[in-house]
Amino acid sequence: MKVLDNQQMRLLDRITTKEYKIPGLILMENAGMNTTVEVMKALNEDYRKKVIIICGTGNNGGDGFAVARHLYNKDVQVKVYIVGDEKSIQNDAKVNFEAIQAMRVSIGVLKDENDMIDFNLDLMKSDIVVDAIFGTGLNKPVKGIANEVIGVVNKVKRKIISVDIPSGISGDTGKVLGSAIRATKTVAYQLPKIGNLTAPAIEYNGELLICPIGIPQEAISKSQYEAKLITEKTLKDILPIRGLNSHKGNYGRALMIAGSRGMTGAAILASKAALRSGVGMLHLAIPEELNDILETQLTEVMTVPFQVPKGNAKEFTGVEDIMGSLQRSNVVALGPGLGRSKETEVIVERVLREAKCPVILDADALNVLPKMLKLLKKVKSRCILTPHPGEMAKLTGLSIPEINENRIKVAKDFSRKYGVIVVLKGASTVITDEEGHVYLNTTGNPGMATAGSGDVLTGIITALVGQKINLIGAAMAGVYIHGRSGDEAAKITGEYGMIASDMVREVPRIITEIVNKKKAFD
Ligand SMILES: NC(=O)C1=CN([C@@H]2O[C@H](COP(=O)(O)OP(=O)(O)OC[C@H]3O[C@@H](n4cnc5c(N)ncnc54)[C@H](O)[C@@H]3O)[C@@H](O)[C@H]2O)[C@H](O)CC1
Ligand SMILES: [K+]
Repeated sequence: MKVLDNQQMRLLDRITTKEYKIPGLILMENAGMNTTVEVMKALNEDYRKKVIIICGTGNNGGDGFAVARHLYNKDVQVKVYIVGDEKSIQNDAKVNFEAIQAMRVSIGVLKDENDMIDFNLDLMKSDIVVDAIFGTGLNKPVKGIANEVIGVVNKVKRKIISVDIPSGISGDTGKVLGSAIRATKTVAYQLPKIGNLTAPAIEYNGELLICPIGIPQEAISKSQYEAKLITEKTLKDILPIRGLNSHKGNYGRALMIAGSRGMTGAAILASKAALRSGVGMLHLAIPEELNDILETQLTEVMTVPFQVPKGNAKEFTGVEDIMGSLQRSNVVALGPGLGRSKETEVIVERVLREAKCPVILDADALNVLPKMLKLLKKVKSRCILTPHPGEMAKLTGLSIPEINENRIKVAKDFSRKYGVIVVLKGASTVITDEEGHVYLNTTGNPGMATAGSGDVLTGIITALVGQKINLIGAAMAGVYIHGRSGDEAAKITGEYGMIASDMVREVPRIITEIVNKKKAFD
């Protein structure tokens, strides 16, 4: 599914009316009808409940007027409040405004402080608020009476249904422009906007619904877009169905370079996640001293123990063992729990220079990478980096807030500059490829901010690349499966109690479910 910015949405809107001769009023009517359905669900057949619809003076407000008309027709107790000067209501919005005036729907205006008294009283008596103040037309910080209204609405804690985008959120960036409505549910029209899906907006949407409003599929397929959403359907096109006469060699020989004293858990989690994601053979390169621990913990993994120089021995001969195994692998992942020692730097540098297979860099490999960024462009195959914002800060020299404010741009710029795939983790993970294509994940929850969660992701992606899934597909599917495993785990343990091992346990079922649905369709 495509994700657009405000401009692209407006262009699509215009093409629909100009080229496909579908009047905007029809789109607005469909938007109004879809939103009315959601309000009726929230009313739950209780007609004693009261609905307040707060409308701006643009087409977002126009949608709100259409909702008011439909609710009024269904004998719902509805009151409309207009934020701004009603004389500036025009075109499609004006058609709907005049219709509710003619039907004598109760309408109040919110121009200044005095109007807030009645509004507050009505708000206290209301059960549901429809937020139709601003949509993709918001282009500057909210101030004045609109700011007041948003503050008051957020305070009274009613069920709030936002039209297209929570008012105050920028459709282009997801940033809060002054203040923003914290919705219970957001009904976005036809396609999600960037601002519906990137932080901090995802804190304001509540449940996000994407509802068609009648824009022709052909127009959508031709429209420019900023990003693509990773959905279960995306994975159906990525995950292969296994042939009956296959053997483990078909499913890859992966090398995982992970773990160090006190951080064996990362190596175990990454390895288990890779095995549970279907890799054929997994070799785990670990310092020799840890070999026994890991041999007992990981039955199906073949270890590659390497000597770490002791005392003042400068020669790190053990790296040759790793490189030997690397030459026989079709994917290598390094970083989880590896530590930030001199040896880690040597390993990362040698892998970047000598690997012929795809390279996945995570955790401590990313921590030493700033010293050798120029090597990224010399890698013979392709690279996937899986930084969280803190690691991305070290790689870019930006601060964490700067990164979180511009997640898509930061990831895209880095991907283009160094010719790598970036998986920028965090709420709504962003994936970018070497050409600057952008993919946004739709799964996951805050419970996944738990130790080892990143190691699990690395394991999943490694396994998918090992199974010869193309790298961007492996990154997308890995991120989606990882998030879904977190969602499934949270259903059992809750977001507080879940641990990374719970996520690993969920992976096989999620993959099977998606592949079985694919089989059913094929
Ligand atoms: N195909 C579609 O996407 C359809 C979308 N619809 C709805 O239309 C809105 C976009 O409407 P638009 O008239 O462009 O702007 P808004 O209603 O979002 O904004 C109203 C108006 O407010 C002004 N404005 C901007 N920033 C501020 C501010 N900080 N303070 C005060 N006023 C501000 C600006 O001039 C805007 O014109 C879209 O979201 C959908 O809800 C159609 O209904 C159906 C087709
Ligand atoms: K809105």
